[in-house]
Amino acid sequence: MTRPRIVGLTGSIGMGKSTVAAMFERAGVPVFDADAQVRAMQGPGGELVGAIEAAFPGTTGPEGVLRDRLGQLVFGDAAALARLEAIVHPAVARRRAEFLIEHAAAPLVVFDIPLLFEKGGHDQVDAVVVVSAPAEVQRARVLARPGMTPEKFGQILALQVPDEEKRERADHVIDTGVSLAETEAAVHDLAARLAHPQD
Ligand SMILES: CC(C)(COP(=O)(O)OP(=O)(O)OC[C@H]1O[C@@H](n2cnc3c(N)ncnc32)[C@H](O)[C@@H]1O)[C@@H](O)C(=O)NCCC(=O)NCCS
Ligand SMILES: Nc1ncnc2c1ncn2[C@@H]1O[C@H](COP(=O)(O)OP(=O)(O)OP(=O)(O)O)[C@@H](O)[C@H]1O
Repeated sequence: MTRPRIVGLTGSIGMGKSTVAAMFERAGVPVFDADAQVRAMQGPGGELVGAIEAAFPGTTGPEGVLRDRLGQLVFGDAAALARLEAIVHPAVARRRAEFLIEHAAAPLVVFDIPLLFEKGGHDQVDAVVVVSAPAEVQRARVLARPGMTPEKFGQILALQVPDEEKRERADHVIDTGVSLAETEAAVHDLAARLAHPQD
């Protein structure tokens, strides 16, 4: 049975993963967005809300999971984060399998997975693409986000495989420290090459 070539797209916080994923979509490549799936399942009426409320009382409401509040509980507490991941990750894996069935005829698909290296998913893809920009560009982007603090940024960075290591382990690096147009051109070029690896 044939299946699409699977590209794992990853990168540290604020490196431009979501932006680059949208560029792959514009290049005609179906993208599985793990984070969007998590948000949907944590949203109003989402399938994970009950389990999260049971494990972390007071972190949900009518609008679903209160992500800021939950983040405050888990980002500085490894055991709590592991409990949350045990609830969330199996549900993401199920949705990813469904996505692959839906797009079985495509030559290429992208899995946008923030924690590809951290959780070992790089073994399950055919090629890894890492988005990367200089550390000062990353920091400025992240600290400009509402609700972000230097402390939270530091906690999240400490949980992630360092950018330098990600770059070394990547099959392809997409530079997002340049203009959006330059990054988009690089993504289109890479998508074409990955869809036809023999050319
Ligand atoms: C704790 C939650 C509710 C906080 O949400 P919030 O909107 O405040 O932050 P956001 O999701 O944008 O994450 C901020 C940064 O932390 C990173 N991050 C998120 N979860 C994790 C994790 N389990 N380990 C390491 N880094 C993480 C993200 O990749 C991102 O770079 C949310 O991150 C969550 O449910 N995490 C657990 C599920 C998960 O692992 N998601 C990421 C991959 S699908
Ligand atoms: N060349 C570029 N490529 C990608 N993003 C760029 C570029 N230049 C500027 N940006 C900006 O940088 C920001 C990157 O944010 P984005 O949400 O894509 O990052 P992310 O890696 O998905 O973040 P997180 O891991 O925190 O979810 C966007 O506001 C985007 O417009």
